[in-house]
Amino acid sequence: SCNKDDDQPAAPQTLYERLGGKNAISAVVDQFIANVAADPKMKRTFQPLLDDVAKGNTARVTSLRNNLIDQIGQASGGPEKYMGKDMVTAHKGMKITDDEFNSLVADLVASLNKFSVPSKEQGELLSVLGGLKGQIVNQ
Ligand code: HEM
Repeated sequence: SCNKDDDQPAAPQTLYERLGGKNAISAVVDQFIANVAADPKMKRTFQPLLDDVAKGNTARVTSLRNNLIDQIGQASGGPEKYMGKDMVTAHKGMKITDDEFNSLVADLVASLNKFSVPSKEQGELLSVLGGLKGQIVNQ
């Protein structure tokens, strides 16, 4: 083409862009939290948070939600900056098992499926988050 704007290949889209940006990530996180709250395998570790919500205190779940949106946003190449605890500190003393970790990932996948996130993008996101497993399990 003679149009110089067409000479460059399109910039590759970041995972963040392919996921649909902050609004789409927020919707996935909200459904993910709903799945976790309803998952009997998450009861052991999330009971304190569920108790707060039952008492009408949503500050803790809101903070978790916003931290997850920032964490996924940052990890996928978006402008968000994760300001929460590091993963070891956030999960210290919980003694999270492999089985519990896998159940939480399944709750996330169910949310990604609900929003029809393609398997390529699911795989990329799970690979980033899966890399954190060693900091989360058995702490
Ligand atoms: C890749 C997997 C995971 C990621 C990315 C992740 C991320 C996070 C983040 C960002 C926080 C908030 C940290 C803060 O407050 O500063 C958090 C807290 C927490 N996580 Fe995880 N987590 C993962 C796996 C798990 C698993 C497998 C469990 C349990 C089975 C778990 C249970 C919790 C609990 C109970 C909290 C504290 C919630 C509260 O009461 O405020 N997490 N996690």
